[in-house]
Amino acid sequence: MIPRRRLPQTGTPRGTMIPIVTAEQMRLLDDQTITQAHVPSLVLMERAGAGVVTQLEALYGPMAGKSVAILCGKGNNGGDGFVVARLLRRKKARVQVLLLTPPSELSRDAKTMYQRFQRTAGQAAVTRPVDAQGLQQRLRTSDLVVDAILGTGLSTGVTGLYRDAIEAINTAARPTVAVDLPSGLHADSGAILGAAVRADLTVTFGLPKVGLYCGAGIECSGQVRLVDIGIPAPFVDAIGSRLLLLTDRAARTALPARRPSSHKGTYGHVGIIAGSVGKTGAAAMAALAALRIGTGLVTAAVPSSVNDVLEAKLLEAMTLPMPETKARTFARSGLDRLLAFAGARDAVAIGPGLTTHPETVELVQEFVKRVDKPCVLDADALNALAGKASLLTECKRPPIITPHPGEMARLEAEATTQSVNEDRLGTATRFARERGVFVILKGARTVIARPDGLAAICPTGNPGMATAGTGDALTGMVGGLLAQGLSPWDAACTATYFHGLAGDLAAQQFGQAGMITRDLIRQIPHALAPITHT
Ligand SMILES: NC(=O)C1=CN([C@@H]2O[C@H](COP(=O)(O)OP(=O)(O)OC[C@H]3O[C@@H](n4cnc5c(N)ncnc54)[C@H](O)[C@@H]3O)[C@@H](O)[C@H]2O)[C@H](O)CC1
Ligand SMILES: [K+]
Repeated sequence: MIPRRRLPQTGTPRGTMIPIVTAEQMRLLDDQTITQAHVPSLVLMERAGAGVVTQLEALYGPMAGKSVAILCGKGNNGGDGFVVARLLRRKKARVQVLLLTPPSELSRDAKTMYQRFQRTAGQAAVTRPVDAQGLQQRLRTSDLVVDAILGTGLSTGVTGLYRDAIEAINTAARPTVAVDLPSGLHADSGAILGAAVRADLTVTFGLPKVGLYCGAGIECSGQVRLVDIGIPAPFVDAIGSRLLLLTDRAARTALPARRPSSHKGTYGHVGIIAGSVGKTGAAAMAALAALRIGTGLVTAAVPSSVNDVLEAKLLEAMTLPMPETKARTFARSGLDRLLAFAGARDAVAIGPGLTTHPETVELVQEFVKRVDKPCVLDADALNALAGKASLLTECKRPPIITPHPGEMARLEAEATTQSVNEDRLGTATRFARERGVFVILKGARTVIARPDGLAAICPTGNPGMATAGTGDALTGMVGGLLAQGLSPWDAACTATYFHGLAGDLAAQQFGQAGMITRDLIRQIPHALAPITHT
């Protein structure tokens, strides 16, 4: 038998990120584990159920005395629910199973687990609800609701009692934990088929499913926790998923080590091209974030008349005044000086607060074509390329672009913010391939895509980051990591991960509504500290 190992294990170019899979890929892995690695399906189900219980305790504390309603459907998702029920009962929780199907219709494994539960808990621990009212009554009085109605087997729109149950769960609004997937959510597309559970926590098995990170999955999944049920790593590698989940380990591994004999020159010099009158904060925040991610030296090039303002705002970063327009934005005449500035730095970040003044736009278009350093383009640098995405293919090196959905839509003539949001994964991946760039498509579940079509999803971040300046901070972090010598892919993934983690720590400290970008930047060192964040 192949020994149980953590996933993934091999040193592929994907490092230690986790493949995200479709329902079909997960089924194949399941089958291979059962038939080739000889792990009985009931053992997998037992591990899945045990994993849910571990995660429940981690989030909600000891289960003893808690009243838990577990809704079970007829497939193996329901089977996992019976395992959860049995194990929670053993922990002295008050468990009630709401069985949505006649026992005779349960799948083979689910039936076995149902019988095991019934043998220990007795008939009274199982209720067969018949209507929405009965369901709602049960759920209202529960401390916790476990949704084991449907998982990867969902094939059609939910109707009848299943739909009533899903709606009752949402109406009850009790702390809700989805087993493998929120019921009603399609595992591959993240579409809601009829109705879907809105969970606070989703405990998913083996590998994360695509639908948890796209479409309605972003709203329905809540926190996602992955349970290792012992799928052998070679099977996982053979799947060759082109979509990965960023992990804490991958992000930390990519960070440059601080060597004893090093000096500030060891950690790179990033040039930040940002700012205009009224938007000096954008330049300052990008510069500060670059310093906080460990960059040795940071210089912000800014329009000449705002230079003094930046000098006052920044202590550790240097500034360089550049030719400006009458509107106090970067002037076209400064092109050669900006190119020389970039040439003397290890990497360049351009865009925050530049404005879309016609002369500045012209300058950016020329600069982007001629600069020959690792580069991140953001905000007004992207707006300068609105409808002219083909200019990106003229870059000397594939740049990293960091659009939010609106900027992404402006880059491509046919796209709209809505169409980008409806297919975040597809949009980022297509654009990266077609234009030969690295894309960080910001928003809930930021997507990072690279020119060969490989993409990653970032699990960190929260709605508190929807506040002015967080994008400038990300740009500074990406530029800083490029200057420290990371490849564009590693810089994009690592900056995004720690940006989100710093945002999560800031939200813990100040709340999502009250946090501002400076709080996030101050948390970057804590995010980088080698401690485990939950
Ligand atoms: N990933 C793993 O390694 C493991 C996963 N486990 C769990 O098993 C489910 C998948 O089980 P499966 O039996 O294939 O599917 P479901 O339980 O999701 O339900 C399928 C069941 O429901 C019917 N169905 C489909 N759509 C509808 C609908 N709209 N309304 C009503 N009924 C519907 C379908 O015909 C089937 O009969 C996975 O998610 C995990 O939770 C294992 O337990 C451990 C290993
Ligand atoms: K479920």
